[in-house]
Amino acid sequence: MKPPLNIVGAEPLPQGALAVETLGMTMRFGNFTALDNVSVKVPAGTFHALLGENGAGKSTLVKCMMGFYHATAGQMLIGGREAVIDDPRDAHALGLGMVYQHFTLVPSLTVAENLVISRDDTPRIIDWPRERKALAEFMEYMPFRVPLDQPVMRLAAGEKQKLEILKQLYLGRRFLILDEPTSVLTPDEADEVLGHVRALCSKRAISVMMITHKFREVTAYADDVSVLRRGKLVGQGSVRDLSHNDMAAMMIGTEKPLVPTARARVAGAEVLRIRGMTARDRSGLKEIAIDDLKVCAGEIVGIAGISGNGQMELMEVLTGQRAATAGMVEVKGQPYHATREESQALAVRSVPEEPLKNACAGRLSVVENIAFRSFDRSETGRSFWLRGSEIHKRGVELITAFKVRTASPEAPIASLSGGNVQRAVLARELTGKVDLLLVSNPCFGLDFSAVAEIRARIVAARNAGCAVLLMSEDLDEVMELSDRILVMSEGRIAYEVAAEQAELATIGHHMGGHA
Ligand SMILES: Nc1ncnc2c1ncn2[C@@H]1O[C@H](COP(=O)(O)OP(=O)(O)OP(=O)(O)O)[C@@H](O)[C@H]1O
Repeated sequence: MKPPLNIVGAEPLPQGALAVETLGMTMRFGNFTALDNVSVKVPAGTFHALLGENGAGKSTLVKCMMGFYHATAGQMLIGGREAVIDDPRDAHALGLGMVYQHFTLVPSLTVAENLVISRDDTPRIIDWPRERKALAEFMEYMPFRVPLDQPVMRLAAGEKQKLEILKQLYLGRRFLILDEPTSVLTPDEADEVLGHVRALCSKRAISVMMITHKFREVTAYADDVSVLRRGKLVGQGSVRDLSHNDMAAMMIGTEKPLVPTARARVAGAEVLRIRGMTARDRSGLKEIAIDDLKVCAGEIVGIAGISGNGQMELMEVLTGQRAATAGMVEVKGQPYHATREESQALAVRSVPEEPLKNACAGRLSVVENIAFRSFDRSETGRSFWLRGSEIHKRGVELITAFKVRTASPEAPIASLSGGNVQRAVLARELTGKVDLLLVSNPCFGLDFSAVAEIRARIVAARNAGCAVLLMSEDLDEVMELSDRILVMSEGRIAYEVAAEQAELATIGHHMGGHA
């Protein structure tokens, strides 16, 4: 029988922040070792950062800690005592909680409703006056507030992430795992949220382990850092003693960092033209309207905008996932509706957001997914079905060239880490003749060396004469890569500027609709 509360020893755990430690944590998937004898200690009230390249094993470690995976070997100590965590409910009962990069809230419900329904013991009939009184008292003790009566869909991203953290505190969690918690936040929002988390650690209300790819956040908020590479712990220490270069060196080992690709001057003919195009937005109530947009060969046009201003819908129209209600789209002077035949004939490629969902068949293998564009054509351009061995050979070459980390070329693509799915899709989309490349948030969730590599590949495609339409919520990325910058606000192109004249503050104003 399990000991009470899955913890060895009869004494209750101490109040406030929990000390959590993994000892020799190992996780094997078949013959592949995703995590190899990893020991990490997070003392009570400290903020620990977990760094590592895509596929290094960060998510696997935290999934073992939270009971989503049963580790092949290793132990967990909570409050210095051995803990048995068979599933996430055990982890929750012991005070461990997790906050993800994407929100887990119900958008149509209010803040108060979201909090109350998140409890395991929510009664069927809720006594709202009682719950509201309890919530108001809970909020009194919180270092930051979120308005209880506001529907979640009206909250800005930063407020939603604050609510995710409040929810964990409301549920009594005292050790929080934050998995890239600032990916969808602006830098200001990220600072506000992490500032609050830091303060909660300093008050010994919680301890934190945060997965991140952002060195700046590690230096500004964490006490200690652990670095994983290929499933092994390769570095550990106090953040005070480590520079960004030290951390980068631990992450990539002996691999040489990439030198950014120089930008060649390549003026070219018009490749993409959109005129008078309208489409419904995701809610179906409003519409997006693009009066006139063109992208020429050898040019990167970056579209900046706060998420939810129609960029995603524009991308969906261009990739055939959403119907336009009026207007026209032309590629190289020909009408374009994004059918497979048209995209092949006109050499149009795309890398959508959330590639596992939107650009992959999760249960098919990595090589099969890489072959999607080309399984029915040979290198000579003649149209016949390729032999399995040829598909395999090409797939393996691309896996190596794009450094896709996978247990095997035959592993289902859904088993890859997020960053490696992105690399595999880029390997497919950037191979062969590409005249128009449509990319959406191409570096979301990627580690720093992958970001440099992917950006270099996009610039190289541009230098080779490809027209690139880049949509990104990362303004730094838009500024770094684009030749021309457009801002989308409320479904329209609100501003256009050549990269040489672009000013961050002006672009920011237009993004916020304050022009
Ligand atoms: N369920 C699974 N089956 C097989 N292999 C898996 C499974 N889950 C993870 N892996 C493999 O384990 C390795 C580590 O993956 P993990 O998701 O832990 O990486 P990560 O460090 O979180 O990467 P990222 O920064 O890209 O999210 C990867 O090579 C991945 O392919």
